[in-house]
This record gives sequence, structure tokens and C-alpha cells, in this order.
Amino acid sequence: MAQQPETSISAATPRLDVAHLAKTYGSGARVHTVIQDLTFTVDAGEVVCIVGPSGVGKTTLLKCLAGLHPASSGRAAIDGRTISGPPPEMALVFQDYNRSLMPWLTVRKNLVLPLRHLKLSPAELKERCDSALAAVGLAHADNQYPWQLSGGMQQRVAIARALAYRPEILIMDEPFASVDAQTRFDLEDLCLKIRSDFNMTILVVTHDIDEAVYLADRVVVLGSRPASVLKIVDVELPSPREQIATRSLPEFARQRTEVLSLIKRPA
Ligand SMILES: Nc1ncnc2c1ncn2[C@@H]1O[C@H](COP(=O)(O)OP(=O)(O)OP(=O)(O)O)[C@@H](O)[C@H]1O
Repeated sequence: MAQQPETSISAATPRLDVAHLAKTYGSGARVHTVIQDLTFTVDAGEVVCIVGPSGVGKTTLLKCLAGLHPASSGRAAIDGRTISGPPPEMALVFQDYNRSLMPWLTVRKNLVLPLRHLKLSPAELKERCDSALAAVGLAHADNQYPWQLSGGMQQRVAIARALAYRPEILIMDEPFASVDAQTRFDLEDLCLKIRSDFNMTILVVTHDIDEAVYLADRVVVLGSRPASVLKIVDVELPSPREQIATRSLPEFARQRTEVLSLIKRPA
């Protein structure tokens, strides 16, 4: 059953609203609070990156947003609707493409698999797969199997699979961590292109501070355990961004230093 907004949607309603979110695993003597009190928003069409030390609870946060884990208190909402299960307008891309792609299916069949329940016509199915593969530069690889592709190509297949779903919100957990530097730059630019071509709202967890500053409109810096927001940094860099020109700007260096010093400051 479609979820109804609990509040009326106005221009000021953020696409994603995380308010005093807390997440605890276990119970009794084994209780483990991973997220304490997280509050931030993501507006429609924004790219927001989340950075923070290993184990602070970034993946846990994404799982709460994806409706895979219930929040212990507080709430996460889309357009004012509390998330209580996988939101239909959201797609996820994880770092571990080895485990997310089906090795016995061709690239095209990997893209089709999550679309089956949408009951699309064969023509629309084909159009969605063709345009998603073209967007990631893999139109030629549709009949290959994932294991015949390089790591960077497999990750592009995982992104194409999310694109073919036509999500309004794309959530990515360290999506470019396992690829070489050149492929990483290409995938970062692909992420920005997707945002402008499809007006998508994108939330990315990354360990790479330069990547966060390059991609984001805002960077949410998480710290301490349990996780809480140390600061939300507005990235004041011109768009469109370009790998060499943007990273050479004095403002880029200033913002990466700001994020780095937040993460490295003594607890
Ligand atoms: N299903 C679970 N049950 C119990 N504890 C869990 C579960 N999932 C994660 N944790 C614990 O929650 C804490 C945060 O894990 P999480 O994977 O969210 O951190 P992270 O910031 O994404 O880490 P990394 O940057 O290393 O990927 C860890 O201590 C982890 O052991």
C-alpha cells in the first residue's frame, strides 16, 4: 500500500529528512548504540556526501534510509513520509559489486532482474536498459557476463542497474572504493552527470575526503561513537566541476582541509 505523507509537502519539505535518528543493535546487556542522534536533510537534486571514521555507523545509516533496518528512535522520511520499508523511489549501489551482480546472468539480464515487478512492456524494458547502459558507456557489453568485465566496468553495470530502475533518489555506499584512480574519476563524473541529466537526489558514503568535496553540494561529517553529526559543510565550488580544474582551486584545498581537520580532531 502506498505510504501517505504525514505532513503536507511544500517547497520547503526536504526530499530526505533525517531527524534525531538513533539506531541500537542488540538488547539487554548486549545493547550497542551505533547512531546516537543524527539530524540532516537532503534537498531534491542535491548531492550530499557522508564521511566519517571507519565503523562509525555510515552503512547502518544508509540501511535505515533504505528501509532495511528500522530506526530505534527519531525518524528518516522521504517527502515527509516516514521510511518504514524499502522506498519505491530509491535505488542502492554498494561497493561490493562482486556480490551484487549475478554472475550467471548477462549484463542486460542483471539490469532486467530488479525491473520484473514493474510489469513494463518489452519495448520500455529495452529502452530503459539501452539508455542506462549508454549512460555508463557500456552499450557494447550488454551480452557479456559480469566476470568477463573489469572491476570498474562491473561497478558501472551496478550503477546502470540502478539507473534502469529510474530512481528519484540514489544511495551509494563507497561505490568507487574498489576501482583504480582513473576509473574512480570517471565514475565520479558519471555521478555528477546522472544528477544533472536525471535531476536525481544522490547520497554517497565515502572514505575519500577529496571525493566528497569534489562531488558534493554539502558534506555531512560524522564523528565519535555512537555516530553524530560533527558538522555539515557547504561546498562552495563552481559547477560544472572538472577533475583537474576543480581540484586545483584554492577553495577546494580549503574545504578538504576543513573536512579533514574535523575528522582528525581529537575525540
Ligand atoms: N546487523 C548488525 N548487528 C549488530 N551490530 C552491527 C550490525 N551491523 C553493523 N553493526 C555494528 O555497527 C557498527 C557500525 O557499523 P557500520 O558498518 O554501520 O559502520 P561504517 O561507518 O559503515 O564502517 P566502515 O566505514 O568501516 O564501512 C560496527 O560496530 C558494527 O559492528
